[in-house]
Amino acid sequence: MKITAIRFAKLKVPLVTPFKTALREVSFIEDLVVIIETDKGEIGYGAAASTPVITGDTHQSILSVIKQFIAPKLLGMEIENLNQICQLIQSSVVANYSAKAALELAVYDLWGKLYQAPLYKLLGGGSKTLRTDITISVDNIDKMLSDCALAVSQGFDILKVKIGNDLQQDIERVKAIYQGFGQQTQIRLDVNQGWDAKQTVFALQKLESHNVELELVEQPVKSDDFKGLKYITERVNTPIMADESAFSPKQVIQLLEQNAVDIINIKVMKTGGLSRAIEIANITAQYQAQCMIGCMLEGSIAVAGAAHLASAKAQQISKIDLDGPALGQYDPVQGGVEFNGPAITLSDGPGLGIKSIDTLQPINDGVWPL
Ligand SMILES: C[C@H](N)C(=O)N[C@@H](CCC(=O)O)C(=O)O
Ligand SMILES: [Mg+2]
Repeated sequence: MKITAIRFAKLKVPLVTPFKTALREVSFIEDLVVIIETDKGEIGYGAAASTPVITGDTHQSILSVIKQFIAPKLLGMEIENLNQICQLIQSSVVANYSAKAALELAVYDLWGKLYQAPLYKLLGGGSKTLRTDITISVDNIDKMLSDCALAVSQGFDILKVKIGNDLQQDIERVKAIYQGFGQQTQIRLDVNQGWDAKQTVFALQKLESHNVELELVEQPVKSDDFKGLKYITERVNTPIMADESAFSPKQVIQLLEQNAVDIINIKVMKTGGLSRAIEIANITAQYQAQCMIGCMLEGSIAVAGAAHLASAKAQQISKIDLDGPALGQYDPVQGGVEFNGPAITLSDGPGLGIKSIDTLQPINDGVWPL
C-alpha cells in the first residue's frame, strides 16, 4: 500500500464552555485534518491542533511545513515500512511537532488498515475502555464550582483544575474546590507555567497545611525551568508532573535523571506523533516513573491515536487526560473512538476505526501534490 497524495481540511467544533488556562482562552476546538491517500484506495486520517503558546505551531505553519518539507519525502512510501516512514517524518525538519503528529497519526491509521486490525491491538493489545478526567477552566470561584458540579453530575471522578493566573486567588480556588468536591473526586492541578518555584512551594505547603490532598500538580513553572521543578519536587509531598517541559525523549531523560519531577505528561502534539510517544513511555518505565497521556484542546481524530496508545501501554500510562472531545458540543467523527463523558471506548475497526467525518471544510489548494 503506497502513499499517493495528501489532502488537508479544517474541522471546527464549538466548546460547551470557553477553555481558559493561564496561557490562553479559546471557544472552539480547531483541528487541521490530514488525509493520506494510497494506491489501494484506503485513506488514513490524522489531525493537529494549533497551540502556538505551547508548541509554537499554527495551522498555517503545520500546512506549509508538511507541503514544503515532509510530504515530498513520503510520496511512494510503502505503509508496511512504518518505522522508516516515521524516521523520515521526524528527520525532515526540526521541531514542528504538531505537523509530524498529524502525519504519523494518518500513517499509523493506514498501518492498521493494511493489517486489518485496530491500532491498540497492533501496538500490543489492551483494554477497549478507558476513563478520562475533565478540565475545569480557570475562572471566578463560583463559575469553577458550578463547572465542577456539572462534571460530577456527568460522572467524572477526576477533575483537572486549571489555575496559575493569580497566586492568592489560585489558593482560594483550590481550597473551595477541594471543600466542595474533594470527597467525591480526585483533584489534579494544572498551573500551565503560571507560578515560579518559590510561589509553588509556598502555595503547595499552604494547601498541604489545610489538609488539601492533591493527586498531582502539573507544570507549575516555565517550561525551561528544570531547576525550579527540582527545587519544588524536593520540598513538597504533592507529586509534580512535567508537561510543557517534556517534549522530547531527551528532555524526559534529563528530567528523570535530575529527579526534577515525579510524573511525565505525554502528548502526541509535543512528541511529534506516536513513535516518540512510545519511546517516552518506554523511557519512563526504565526510571519507574509514572506517566499521563494528555492532549491539547483537540478533537477526536488526534485523541483517538492517544487513546489507542494509552490502551496498549497501560502498564506505563497510569493517568489519562484525553478530554478534548468531551469539551466540544458534539463529535463530528463517526466510527472512531467514542467519547462519552468520562468513558472512552475504542473501536475494533482497523487503524483508528474512523468511518466518516461531518463538517470537514476542505482547504483551498489543500492537496499535495497539486
Ligand atoms: C485539554 C487538556 N485537558 C489540557 O488541559 N491540555 C493542555 C492545554 C492545551 C491547550 O491549551 O490546548 C495542558 O496544558 O495540559
Ligand atoms: Mg498541562
